[in-house]
Amino acid sequence: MEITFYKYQGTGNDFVLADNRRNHCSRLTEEQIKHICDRRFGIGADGFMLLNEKEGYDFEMVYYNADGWEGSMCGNGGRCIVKFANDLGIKKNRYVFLATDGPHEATLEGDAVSLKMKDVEGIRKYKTDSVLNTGSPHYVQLEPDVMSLDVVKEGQRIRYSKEYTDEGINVNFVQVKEDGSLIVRTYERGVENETYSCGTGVTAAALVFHHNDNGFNSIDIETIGGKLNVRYHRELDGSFNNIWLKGPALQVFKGTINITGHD
Ligand SMILES: N[C@H](CCC[C@H](N)C(=O)O)C(=O)O
Repeated sequence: MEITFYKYQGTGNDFVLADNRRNHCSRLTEEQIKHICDRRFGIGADGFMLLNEKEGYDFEMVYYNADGWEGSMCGNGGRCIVKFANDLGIKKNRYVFLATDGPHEATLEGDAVSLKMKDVEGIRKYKTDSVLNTGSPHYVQLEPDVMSLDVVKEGQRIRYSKEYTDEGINVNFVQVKEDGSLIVRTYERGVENETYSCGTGVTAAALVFHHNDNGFNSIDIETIGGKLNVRYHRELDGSFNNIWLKGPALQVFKGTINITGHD
């Protein structure tokens, strides 16, 4: 079967997307999605997404990691699918879509997408590191010189440690700059490699390294693939709400692929 696909990237986190409003891609198998995401034998991407029709929402986002498994929430993917919806002619001032972790709002200004993330109840401290769920599970570790770190080696050490080996975890290494902005590098489960940027990971890092204990925070973040901003409200009890992830999302190309073994 031949399907039309679209390739998008958000700060270098790249995705293959399909317009599944007529349900023609609903039966893609794990193997087929893994093949689509393969950089040598397929199109190549960190993840695959379906845009589905959903009553009561502008659309539904279904996200798969590059290994073909349905992942949890993807922040950069969420930004890309909003741009995709707009490019498909779904024009809104304010988008409301459904993802695996619940409803999300989003707005679009040019190529910049602001995506509202789910509220976060709190951060679990693990020695000097932090663990939290921003739609996906994240481990956050402070690093004095993040650019010289072997992210794959150190990321795998944590991701395959006894505690996380079964469920997996995304691992973020964070350098705090003098002006309070962050540099974040992420090892992603499901891709099992470093990606150029991870939206839920950058969000997790921004919550951990907040400037204000009580009230509004706005944190700029550099990733390998570009710049993002996270703004939010922190309550004195350590919970976070009104979390918005902002950054560019762009269509790279459109094409067709022949999916074998799919009727
Ligand atoms: N790249 C994604 C995260 C994908 C999460 C995935 N790796 C998982 O934990 O299932 C992001 O921008 O938020």
